[in-house]
Amino acid sequence: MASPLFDRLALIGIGLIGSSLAQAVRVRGLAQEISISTRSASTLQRAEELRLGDHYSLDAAVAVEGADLVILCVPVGANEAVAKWIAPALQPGAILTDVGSTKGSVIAQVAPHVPDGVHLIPGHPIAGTEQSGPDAGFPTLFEDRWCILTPPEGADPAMVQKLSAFWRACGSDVDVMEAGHHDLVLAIVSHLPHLIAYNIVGTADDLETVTKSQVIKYSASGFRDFTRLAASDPTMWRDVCLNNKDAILEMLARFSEDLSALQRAIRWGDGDMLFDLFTRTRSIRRSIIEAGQETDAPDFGRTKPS
Ligand SMILES: NC(=O)c1ccc[n+]([C@@H]2O[C@H](COP(=O)([O-])OP(=O)(O)OC[C@H]3O[C@@H](n4cnc5c(N)ncnc54)[C@H](O)[C@@H]3O)[C@@H](O)[C@H]2O)c1
Ligand SMILES: O=C(O)C(=O)C[C@]1(C(=O)O)C=C[C@@H](O)C=C1
Repeated sequence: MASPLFDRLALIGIGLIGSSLAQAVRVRGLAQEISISTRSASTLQRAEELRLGDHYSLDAAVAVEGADLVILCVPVGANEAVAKWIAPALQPGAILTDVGSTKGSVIAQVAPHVPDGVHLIPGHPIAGTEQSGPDAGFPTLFEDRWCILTPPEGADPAMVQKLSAFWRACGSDVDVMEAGHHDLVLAIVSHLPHLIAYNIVGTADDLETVTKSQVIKYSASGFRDFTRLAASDPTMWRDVCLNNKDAILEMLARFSEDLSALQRAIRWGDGDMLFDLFTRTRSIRRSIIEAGQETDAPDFGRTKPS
């Protein structure tokens, strides 16, 4: 077991990501104590039943008292309100970070409330599932996954190193990049795929000629992979769309143009165009597998071990 990197970790929000972090930190001994706060009493009680922490409070300001690492694990739309709430109770010298799927929004909404002497270093583990809530968490979620840190200009490099060491100790590889760049990259590799999944499953559901029973019956195909993503948490994804609006709209525009080109190729019987595209995309999947980033499994998700 590693020696504790932090004395007291405060987790605000204890769903899939907060719960997985609590368990990873516990298993690996990365903090002396864990303090947990979340919005609803029933979720907090469940966290206590699962023994995810040492201290529990419905008051986020109480939970962050004395913490040298504070991690916001709430939907990105809740970050600003939480930051305002905890700001007066943050300990000087503490690292304040988050796990949100959008990063420019965190700097815009959280940074103005962070007191002098507290180090804001936003983060994003590229690891998750379509499940939510404390029961969905598991300690190996972050292993062999990337975690991206987006320190604002002027961030203390020693604190960035310390947070990187924390994520590495959780089993992740760490990359540091500018928040705007993160948001563009994630818009295409994560946000757009989720929107496509929500859209295709919604369209299938709307089709009057295809009954729901047929959708279920024949979904042991590519459609099933879309249904997994489309089962992801509605609050989380609403907030992602609203907080990465520009990058998502940019990627949707590019996507729609390329889809129109595909539509045109089908209409005009341009088999060469279709074949060339499908060949190019097949090689991308193969290079991801060769790089060891994915097994040849039917979906890209990581499931909680049973
Ligand atoms: N689910 C994923 O695959 C995934 C992966 C990486 C990052 N993320 C990011 O992690 C964050 C948490 O996602 P999750 O999947 O753990 O969600 P979740 O729904 O499982 O958990 C969210 C938690 O936040 C709490 N919460 C909500 N609003 C709150 C508020 N105003 N104050 C205090 N607590 C509040 C909820 O009670 C719950 O405990 C999000 O920002 C999301 O973008 C999610
Ligand atoms: O595998 C999944 O279920 C996920 O959606 C995880 C996923 C992703 O798109 O890769 C989703 C959102 C996060 O911000 C990070 C990871």
